[in-house]
Amino acid sequence: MSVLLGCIADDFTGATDLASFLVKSGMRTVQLIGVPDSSIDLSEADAVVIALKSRTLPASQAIEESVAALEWLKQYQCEQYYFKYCSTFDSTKEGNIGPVTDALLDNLGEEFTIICPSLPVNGRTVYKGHLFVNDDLLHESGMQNHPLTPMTDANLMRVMASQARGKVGVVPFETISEGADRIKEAFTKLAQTHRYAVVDTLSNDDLYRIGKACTNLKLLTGGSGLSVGLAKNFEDKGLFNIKDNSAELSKVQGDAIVLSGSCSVMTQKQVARFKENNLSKKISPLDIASGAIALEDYLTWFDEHRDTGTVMFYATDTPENIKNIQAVLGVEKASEIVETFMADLVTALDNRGVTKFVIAGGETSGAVIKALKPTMLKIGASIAPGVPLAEMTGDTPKLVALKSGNFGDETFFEKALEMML
Ligand SMILES: Nc1ncnc2c1ncn2[C@@H]1O[C@H](COP(=O)(O)OP(=O)(O)O)[C@@H](O)[C@H]1O
Ligand SMILES: O=C(O)[C@@H](O)C(=O)COP(=O)(O)O
Repeated sequence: MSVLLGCIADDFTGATDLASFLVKSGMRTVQLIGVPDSSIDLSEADAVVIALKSRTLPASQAIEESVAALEWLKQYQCEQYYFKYCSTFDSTKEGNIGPVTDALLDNLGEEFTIICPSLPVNGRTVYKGHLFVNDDLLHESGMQNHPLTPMTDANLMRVMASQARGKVGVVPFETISEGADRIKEAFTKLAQTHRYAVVDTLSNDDLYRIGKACTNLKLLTGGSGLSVGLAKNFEDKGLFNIKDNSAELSKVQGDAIVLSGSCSVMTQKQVARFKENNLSKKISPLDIASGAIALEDYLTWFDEHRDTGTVMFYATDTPENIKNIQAVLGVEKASEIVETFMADLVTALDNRGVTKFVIAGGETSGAVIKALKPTMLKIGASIAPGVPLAEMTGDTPKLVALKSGNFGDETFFEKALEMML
């Protein structure tokens, strides 16, 4: 039997977010880090998620990597393919949501897909094509201050049209609430003149209706919420046996660390909260760039303090400070400095016997996990919606929690560490 859902995620937290929802929906899910060199046995899998770090790459490179992932997935003749991006539609001015969607459509010989970032359980909803984060429009939610992908427009038709090749329409809430048949009709009508349909979504019931209406679409695009609707559609068609598939993860001994490179509103609260009861060390891109501090200083500090409990390293800063740092170093350079430093730090900590990693931030997780070089992640129980406990498979099992910028509540770091015991 072929794989039902072949997924390409544009960052690492997004990939575990999606895998976590698929597993919770009862699908046996394999999560891969990058595109494997050869085929693997997926006969026991209902879904496969390939994690890329393509969200902020130049568009041409993001296209190349995403199409390579699709080509690899196509050997399993998946029922549907799924391009997973952020529930806050994080993208640079040039993309990559638009250009990658276009390239995937072309590759599959398709001419129409949906745009569905909604994740109601985490407060992301779409109404009249406008994206809300809890009570706020996207551009007033804090996402306007993202270091790499500031989102300054909540109108998804406009954002998508500015990046993509074709016309963008909307299937409004009134139609969505009338059920799958009416939504399907709306898709058929829109597809005559448009290439993408933003779908209004306020609840999981809407996602179920949308999932059913998408049954004939080969490519879907969205946040992790859409997976709930797609899984329900497969389940209703009797295509898989539903059961809780979250894996039993290994019991792992060894020290844990928290590492935060996210500067989101929620991560700032989580970092502040964790600092109240744990030792921490700040990572300053300006000091790294000037040579005022070096990796060795951090490792010495870690060696001196690892017995006090779990320590945290963080680059997390306020929007004002980030702007100042970027003004000196440049936007991309500042991120690159932080990400490279964190990747080196984690590699060194891994060599010092750290086996549990709680990481905040999508780009940050990508840099760090790439440095640790697992090929696969086993998805365990959910710590918070969209953030599972995961195990890096390999000679020595290690546990990770990859937290998307705004996910989890203020006590997330403590909760994740508790679940790693
Ligand atoms: N103090 C800082 N100055 C400049 N850039 C920073 C700083 N701290 C973090 N960054 C960068 O900001 C980006 C945050 O993105 P990411 O890790 O994806 O977080 P989120 O999940 O909140 O989107 C990363 O590239 C990170 O390296
Ligand atoms: O869809 C989401 O919100 C997440 O899965 C995600 O992609 C978040 O990205 P980061 O905030 O960059 O971690």
